[in-house]
This record gives sequence, structure tokens and C-alpha cells, in this order.
Amino acid sequence: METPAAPHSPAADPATPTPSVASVRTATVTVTSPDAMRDLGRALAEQLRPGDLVMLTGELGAGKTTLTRGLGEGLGVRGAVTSPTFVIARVHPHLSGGPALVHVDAYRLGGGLDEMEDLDLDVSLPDSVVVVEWGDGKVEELSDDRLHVIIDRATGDTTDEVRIVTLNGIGDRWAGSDLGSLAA
Ligand SMILES: Nc1ncnc2c1ncn2[C@@H]1O[C@H](COP(=O)(O)OP(=O)(O)OP(=O)(O)O)[C@@H](O)[C@H]1O
Ligand SMILES: [Mg+2]
Repeated sequence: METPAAPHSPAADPATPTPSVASVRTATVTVTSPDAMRDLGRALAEQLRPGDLVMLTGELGAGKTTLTRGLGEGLGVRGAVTSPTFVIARVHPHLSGGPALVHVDAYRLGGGLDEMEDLDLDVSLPDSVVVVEWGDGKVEELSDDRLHVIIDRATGDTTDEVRIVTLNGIGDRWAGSDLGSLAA
């Protein structure tokens, strides 16, 4: 991954400062196919680290699981990511010592945090990347910091495959993040 030039870089002209991408903590990406959604997941995985919470918001069939599939591929975890409909959470261990992916379908999780901890997942959440579908209003308390990903179908879309994906990094964790690079 490219490192942005330091502010004092001799190459930078002080008269025409370029805005620092490091401060971007929100981004909007237009995704035009399921494959592109997967690619976005792979790219996003490069920015994730152990302890991160990713909350996915979007209607039925928006593409939450498709994005998570790309995340799993990008992270390098075991097992294909599928819809966790019949289990509340599925753990995908990392293949070579990195963070596991914990994929949660919070739809039937009534109480939120307490139940999540009661699931007895046999994995340490601070050492994992936790991705939650249908978690709005239920899992925010798991962490002060979270990446909220909102997937909307484009209105008036004729192909029915266009999605507008908005990423909002919330909390100190995301303050210096480079989400803007995902929109490139
Ligand atoms: N741009 C796109 N991104 C993602 N999926 C798309 C896109 N265009 C079409 N699709 C299709 O929409 C469906 C998305 O399914 P997916 O399981 O990822 O949605 P979901 O948001 O997880 O749904 P659920 O709420 O049921 O869990 C797939 O059938 C996929 O092929
Ligand atoms: Mg899903």
C-alpha cells in the first residue's frame, strides 16, 4: 500500500497544499455489479485490523453478504462467506495468523451486546474483525469505534445492479483513515 507523502516532504509546494487523504473518514462508492461489490470488500479488508467492528446497513438483498464475502477473501480467512441466516454468527479463522472474521446476522439477536457475548463463539472479539448484518440499534455498544457501511439501491436504476455504498468511520479508530482511497 502506498504511504502518503509526509507534510514536510520537500516535493510538496507549500503554496499549493494538497488536501490530506489521511483525514478522510467518510466515502461514497458507486458499485455497479456483484463482482464490484466483492472487489470493494477486498479493498476494504486492507484497511481493517483486529478489533474492528463493521456494521452493514441495507435492505434485504442489498449486498451485505456479498461485500462480506470480499472482506473474507481480502482478509485471507478460511471458508466461503455465506449468509449466516440459520446461525447467528459464523467464525472464519484466519489462514495464517491474522484476525479471524466473525460474521454476524443480528436479525434474531434481540438484546444486542449481552446475547452476543453469550454466544460463546470460542474466539476473542478484540483479536477478530467483526462484521454485523442487521445490527443497527443492537451492536453499537460493542465498540466506541465502528465502520458503518450503508448500502442503498440506486433510485431509477434500470439494470438493478447499481448500489451506492456509504462508509462512515466513527470514533478515534477511523480519524486518520484513508477511506477516500476506496472511492477512487
Ligand atoms: N451491485 C451489487 N452488489 C451486490 N449484490 C448485487 C449487486 N447487484 C446485484 N446484486 C445481487 O443482489 C443479491 C445480494 O445478496 P446478498 O446476500 O449479498 O444481500 P444481503 O444484503 O446480505 O441480503 P440479506 O438482508 O438477505 O442478508 C445477490 O443476489 C447479488 O447477486
Ligand atoms: Mg446477508
